[in-house]
Amino acid sequence: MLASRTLPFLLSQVARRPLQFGTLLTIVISATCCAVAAQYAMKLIVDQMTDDRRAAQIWQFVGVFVGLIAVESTLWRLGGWLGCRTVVGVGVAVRLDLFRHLAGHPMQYFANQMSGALGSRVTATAGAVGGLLGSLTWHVIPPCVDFIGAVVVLFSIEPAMAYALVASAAAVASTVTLFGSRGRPLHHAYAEQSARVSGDLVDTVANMWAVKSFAARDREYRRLQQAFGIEAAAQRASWLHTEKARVLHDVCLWLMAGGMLVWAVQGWRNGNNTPGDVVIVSALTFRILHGSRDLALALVGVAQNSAVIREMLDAIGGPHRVDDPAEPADFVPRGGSIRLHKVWYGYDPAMPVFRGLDLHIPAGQRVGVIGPSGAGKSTLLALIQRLDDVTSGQVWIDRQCVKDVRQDSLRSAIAVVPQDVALFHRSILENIRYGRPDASIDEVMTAARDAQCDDFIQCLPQGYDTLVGERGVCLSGGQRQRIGIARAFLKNAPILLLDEATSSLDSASEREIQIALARLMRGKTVVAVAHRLATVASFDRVLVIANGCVVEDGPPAVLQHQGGPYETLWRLQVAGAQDDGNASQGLAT
Ligand SMILES: Nc1ncnc2c1ncn2[C@@H]1O[C@H](COP(=O)(O)OP(=O)(O)OP(=O)(O)O)[C@@H](O)[C@H]1O
Repeated sequence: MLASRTLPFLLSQVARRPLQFGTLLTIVISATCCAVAAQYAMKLIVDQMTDDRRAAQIWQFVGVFVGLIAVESTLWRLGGWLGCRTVVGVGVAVRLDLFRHLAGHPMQYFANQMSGALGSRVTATAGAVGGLLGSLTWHVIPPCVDFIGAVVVLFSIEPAMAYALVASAAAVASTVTLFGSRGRPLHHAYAEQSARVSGDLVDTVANMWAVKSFAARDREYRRLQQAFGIEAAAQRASWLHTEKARVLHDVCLWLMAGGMLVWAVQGWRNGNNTPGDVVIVSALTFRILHGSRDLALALVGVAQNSAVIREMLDAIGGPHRVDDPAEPADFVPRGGSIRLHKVWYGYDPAMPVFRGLDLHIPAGQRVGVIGPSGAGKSTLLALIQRLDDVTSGQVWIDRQCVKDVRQDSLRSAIAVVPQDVALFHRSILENIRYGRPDASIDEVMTAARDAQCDDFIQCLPQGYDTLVGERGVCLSGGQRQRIGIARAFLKNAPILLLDEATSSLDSASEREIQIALARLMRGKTVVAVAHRLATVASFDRVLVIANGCVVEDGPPAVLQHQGGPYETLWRLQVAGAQDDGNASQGLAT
């Protein structure tokens, strides 16, 4: 489960690598302590130089100083090596965690989001987590340790000076933090705008076909120009706030460092401080000045990166609406019976697609589903796969409630050939094998032959190794559909869901595929959504869905003479086919 807030999310990443982060922290603190100790060694060297009686011991302190510098450098390099391994590892883990969580959202979530924006959010978040942990390690912890070291050293010189340093640092920190916190909405607005614009750009590039064919290149350019302009304004506002915080911080620290130096010099004039004390006070205060400038910069970076992470958690990190039960059982296939009991469901609960749908499909039955466009045919297939949960009612497959079993085990028992087959930009072999990853090449080829796609694959330049392009753009709609059917052959699941599985095929190919599909359907429970009634004419049963429920149900041969919607549609399609026949004859003569 993904933490829903930024800090717990970061801590969960750190807690996974306690040894690495613990060692890194120890190294960074030790290196910074060495730096402070080196300043103290310098004070001792100066004191030896200005006191003739102790000049003989000077080489001792020079040795200590040089040794501390060497240890400090070694520790920083060690920290760099370990930090690089740790932060890179966290970047990988963050992306994997986000992908796992993202993949657990129901399909409706993806329908409502721009996939480009989701992908870039995952990558941006990994960068933000890396940047944030890097800033904390290299730019936040060292100045803090420096500060503590300076307080300890000043306490040994003049306690009042140490108290003054603590008081003024607290005043500066609270002023800058208060001012910085006012910038949080600006950083968040920029992160949100940036994610939206990058998603928009990906969406436009993905729809380049529509952009060109509607002569919309200039229109899209202007639209993007406007969107980039809004994003740039948000970025400027976030950045400028940062600059203002830096000015405020610089002025405060300049006053503080100057004041401390005057104080130390005055103490020397009064005979209370040695020249070495003046050296260390100025060295430490300037070190704090520089360190806190780094710190201020880093805190701004931390705020901006936190905004990116928070924006991602808002968009991706929500709980999964469709989740496995706490102790899920694996689905046990028992032939493939399907039952829906009083199912209410709507993408928008105010507009239900199903209103108390009741349905029982015995194992091994072949059922056609028809109905007007938007009646809910594809939604029915989605609910059988538990791609979303019903609002009320129940769905059982093989007498097991879909909510009680592991989703992946349920979906392993269901093969689906959708209307628009989703292909990966991978080889044809890998795409078909997606149906069963452990299938041998021979099995893949047999499935391809069964789905009538072997011939066209063999004609491609690299045969089965040909890359299909993003979402399979290098293939025709009919070729993609045949690959989808080949996947189903390979999966050989007891339940087969076909959603207009042959809609992109020409009549001759469809006839061939129907023969192959008839073989695939043998012994399986089949639910096939069809617009052409001829596709389901040989099925055991046809359901007509309309107005959220089943309005007609029976064998197609019976429904054909029942005077209901099926018969009306049948007559329309027969008349249409005759018109098409006459038109083809007219063209031929
Ligand atoms: N992701 C979604 N978010 C919101 N509404 C949706 C979503 N998907 C589908 N719908 C709506 O749900 C209803 C049923 O859609 P569905 O795709 O199941 O219909 P269908 O019968 O398969 O249509 P067609 O025959 O045109 O493919 C439609 O009104 C559709 O607008």
